[in-house]
Amino acid sequence: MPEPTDTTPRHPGLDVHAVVRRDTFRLDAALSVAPGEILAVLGPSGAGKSTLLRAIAGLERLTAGFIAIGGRIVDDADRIRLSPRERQVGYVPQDYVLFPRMTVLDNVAFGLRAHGVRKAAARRRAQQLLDRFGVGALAHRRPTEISGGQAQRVALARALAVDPTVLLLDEPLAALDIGTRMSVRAELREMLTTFPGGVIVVTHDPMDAFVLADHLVVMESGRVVQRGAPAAVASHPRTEYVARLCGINLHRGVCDGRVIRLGTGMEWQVVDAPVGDVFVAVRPSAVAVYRERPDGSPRNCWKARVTSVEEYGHVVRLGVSRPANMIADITAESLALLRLRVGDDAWFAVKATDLVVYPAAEGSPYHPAESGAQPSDGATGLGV
Ligand SMILES: Nc1ncnc2c1ncn2[C@@H]1O[C@H](COP(=O)(O)OP(=O)(O)OP(=O)(O)O)[C@@H](O)[C@H]1O
Repeated sequence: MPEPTDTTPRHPGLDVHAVVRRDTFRLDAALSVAPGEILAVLGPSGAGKSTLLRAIAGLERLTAGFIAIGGRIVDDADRIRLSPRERQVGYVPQDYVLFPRMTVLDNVAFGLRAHGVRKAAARRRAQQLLDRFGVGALAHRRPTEISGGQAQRVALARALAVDPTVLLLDEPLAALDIGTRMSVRAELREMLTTFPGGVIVVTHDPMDAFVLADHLVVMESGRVVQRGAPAAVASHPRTEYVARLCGINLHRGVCDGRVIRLGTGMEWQVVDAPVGDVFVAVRPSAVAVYRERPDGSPRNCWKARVTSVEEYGHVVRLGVSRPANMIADITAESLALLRLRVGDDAWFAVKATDLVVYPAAEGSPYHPAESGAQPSDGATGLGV
């Protein structure tokens, strides 16, 4: 990570190291987005995602660091601080914030007018964009007379009207109901792939990151805690937050290459695993459940008390907390055969070949699953 004083842009897209101090909160995050690339910033509420976007857009003052857009410094936290309009940034805030008294057409033409484009030309360009996004027929309505999905397209058209180098979308789908969300998400992906600049999509929904983004940055408490391709992040989580979002069991232990000793004292056999401090990820569907101890099984096996039983369609998710927080997905038929209820003891097992083991970086911000949080809380993600 560059030092906050390093103001050397690395490529023609977006290059940022943003430090923002505010009361007890401190944002300190570095990221780059190449032209044509879509980066998702995923994180829990209060992680600093909106603060980061607002800093890039020029709406938040940097305490330290720099922002380079299109190969030029637009903010160095010192002498250089271009206004939002001068930054070549298209910014769509969380609730779209369309001007309620203007028509949809004038909302989209607004940015162009602010850049000095004459009224007739600005309106022509605005109409073209609205047509392209399939909402041209709504040009003369007010924002209060259109749906959430339509408002999302209008807001996107407005942000793109000024030909930005970088497009910043803050929770673009959060205001939509679940049904609309899925279709608009797919449409948004289509629209974004034709945009030549870099895109940052802020979201707290891992599905948005999977469908929309090429790369993923995970933020917690103002810091980047993990980055990579979405599938790689989901299969190799490094924090409990990421593991829960993706519905993966995550543990940490010390490995000698063949056996991992978990923090809880349990020992698991592994195959060709790295030596040292490691993370172990286990898919809930890879955890087998028995009433009695399975005989002669090559699996890692332990007894635990069931703490939760939740049905998700044909899948039943069992939670156990000791000796290690764990979720196991079994079929409804299996549950009927096992006749398990909360408070019952059962045997749990995982094959050595189903354990995904990877080195844990020094000082990694993992919060042990034994901290008291229940494994079923929020563990409703993708189950990859
Ligand atoms: N205008 C403000 N004044 C003071 N503190 C603020 C302000 N806006 C945000 N904060 C605080 O800054 C921190 C980061 O907030 P931010 O909105 O960037 O997080 P976020 O990840 O976008 O959260 P969310 O997903 O809920 O929008 C939080 O602790 C928040 O309470």
